[in-house]
Amino acid sequence: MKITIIGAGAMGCLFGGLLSEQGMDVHLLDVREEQVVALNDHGLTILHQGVERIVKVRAVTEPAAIPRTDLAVIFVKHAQTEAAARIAAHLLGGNGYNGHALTLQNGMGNAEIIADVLGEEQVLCGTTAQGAMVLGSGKIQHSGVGETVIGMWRPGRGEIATEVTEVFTAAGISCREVDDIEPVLWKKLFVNVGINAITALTGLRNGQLLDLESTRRLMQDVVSEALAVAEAHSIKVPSDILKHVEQVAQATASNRSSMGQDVDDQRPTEIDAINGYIVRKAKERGIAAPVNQTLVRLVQTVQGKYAAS
Ligand SMILES: NC(=O)C1=CN([C@@H]2O[C@H](COP(=O)(O)OP(=O)(O)OC[C@H]3O[C@@H](n4cnc5c(N)ncnc54)[C@H](OP(=O)(O)O)[C@@H]3O)[C@@H](O)[C@H]2O)C=CC1
Ligand SMILES: CC(C)(CO)C(=O)C(=O)O
Repeated sequence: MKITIIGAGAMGCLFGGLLSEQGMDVHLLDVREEQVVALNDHGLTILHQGVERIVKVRAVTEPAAIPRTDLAVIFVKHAQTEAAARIAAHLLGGNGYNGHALTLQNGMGNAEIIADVLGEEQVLCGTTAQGAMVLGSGKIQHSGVGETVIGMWRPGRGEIATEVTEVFTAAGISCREVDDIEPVLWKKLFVNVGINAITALTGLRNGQLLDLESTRRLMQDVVSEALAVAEAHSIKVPSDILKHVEQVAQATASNRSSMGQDVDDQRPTEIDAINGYIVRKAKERGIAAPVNQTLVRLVQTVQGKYAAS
């Protein structure tokens, strides 16, 4: 299987590096010239549990430099999903769209955006509990190991999902395939809804949210609102979803959430695809989601402040 990873940042490098390490046919594509040059000249350095190793990878800035691809794995941030999907369309076979695209991005709406460009049948999506951080050009920290769950965007089995599961597993990326991916996406959404914006606004690490009564209550409020919205849309939600969100905060206690890192580095966040999604889904059912709405406005204000400076 010929694989192209679109977005060679933290996660793209992690997946691309692990797959390349096992001799798989992988290209990394990124808009950052210095990243691509560093990856080609010095390889990808992966720091994991205090040990560094270097993996030989192939990286490009130009899609035209990549021959046809069978699987495009999209690992850009939400705001760049449409641009990445257009690149995927070109790489996957022009007008024939024979190949498939997989999104493991956080937030909701990415699969829809990709499906609008490629067609529903060509899209796989899922979640990953793997974690990574960029340490510099050509260098990442593998900061979390966990399960990746994938499925076809249009419910049902697809040979391609089984194939991708096998390829990932062979590269040491623990992966499971499901028939109905929607509840899996929502379960991850609850985690990001409960943790990301609050850490971004307070400067706290994930685990510190559990130390204060005020942030515990905020998590509870924001997750309860999201639960009401999910139920109004007949989404299957695991019982005790709040406990799950708290467990993830505990398991990733020393992490700064991805939105926290975005705010720290003055980059656009994925707030619209996370708490913003809950607000939009609430409106569709005439439900109020005031805590999520307030978090969205506050994060947008912080973003607006640094975008203007
Ligand atoms: N990091 C983590 O631990 C986890 C992240 N995720 C999710 O994975 C996704 C990717 O996150 P992460 O890897 O951290 O993000 P990064 O910002 O580290 O990487 C994204 C990379 O894609 C590049 N890029 C932007 N637009 C394009 C484009 N059109 N074509 C090619 N490359 C492009 C970016 O460049 P530039 O910066 O110049 O835009 C950047 O180098 C997000 O949705 C995130 O929420 C999910 C689980 C864990
Ligand atoms: C699981 C969690 C909260 C880990 O930090 C994450 O997905 C993120 O930061 O976006």
